[in-house]
Amino acid sequence: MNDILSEIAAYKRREIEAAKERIDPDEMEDRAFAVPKPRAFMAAIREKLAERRPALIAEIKKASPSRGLIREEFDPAALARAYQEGGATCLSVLTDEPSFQGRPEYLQQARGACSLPALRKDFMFDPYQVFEARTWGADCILVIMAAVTDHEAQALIGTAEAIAMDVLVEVHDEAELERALRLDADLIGINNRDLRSFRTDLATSERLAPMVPKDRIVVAESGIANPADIARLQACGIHAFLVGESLMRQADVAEATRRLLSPALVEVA
Ligand SMILES: O=P(O)(O)OC[C@@H](O)[C@@H](O)c1c[nH]c2ccccc12
Repeated sequence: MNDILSEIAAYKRREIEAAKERIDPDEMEDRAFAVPKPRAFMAAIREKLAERRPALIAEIKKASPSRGLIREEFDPAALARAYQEGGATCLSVLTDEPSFQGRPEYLQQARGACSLPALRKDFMFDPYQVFEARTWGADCILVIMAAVTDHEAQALIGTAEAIAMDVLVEVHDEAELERALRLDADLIGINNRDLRSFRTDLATSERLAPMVPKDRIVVAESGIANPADIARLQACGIHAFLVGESLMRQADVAEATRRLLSPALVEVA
């Protein structure tokens, strides 16, 4: 398997080992338990849905492997405030540097500038990263089923639970969804982008969403560009959305966020 995911997995494992040299795992765990309690990420989404409004997880992303540089003028604190002002429910902040030009500081700055709960958007393999994420202020982690074994996923989820963090479990096809549903995961992200080919198609969400039991929350991820996309996904029962690039490309992010969500207010079934 010689694709971007295995490349990322390889450098992540090196990053993790290097990080453990700087701060050992026991110390990192102690630090994670010492930070103030997380903000409720999934509960914020549930509340939004209970109000019959769409929940937006708004992403702060400077660059990506498929798109290159997405946004020149990049101030995570200002972007977080704009997202909150525009009506976002949660934030997602890239912390991976080699592929996404992310940084832990961006997560800290963004979360510090608003009152929204925040997801550490990164490739997680080791419980160490979960503790680390918490020390940076993250309230939720991402587990990408395409990247991890069931055993690794379970360990990440168990660690997050121990420190009261939420988990977004990401799937891209039927097999990954079946694995995810066997895990204790209430937040299921359906990534419309194939991380191997970078092809993005909202039909992925349409196909997989009906397979998710009603007690779980489905989040449609990637390739959502306008209110019509939101309406299309709502038509198959999806009311939570993770959006990055299309908002990051706007000069006025608050206004773009408002516009993306506005027609949806009346459409939620
Ligand atoms: O920028 P977009 O197309 O709106 O997509 C956001 C988000 O879904 C995407 O960044 C993403 C989804 N899963 C990931 C896993 C790793 C890194 C990035 C991602």
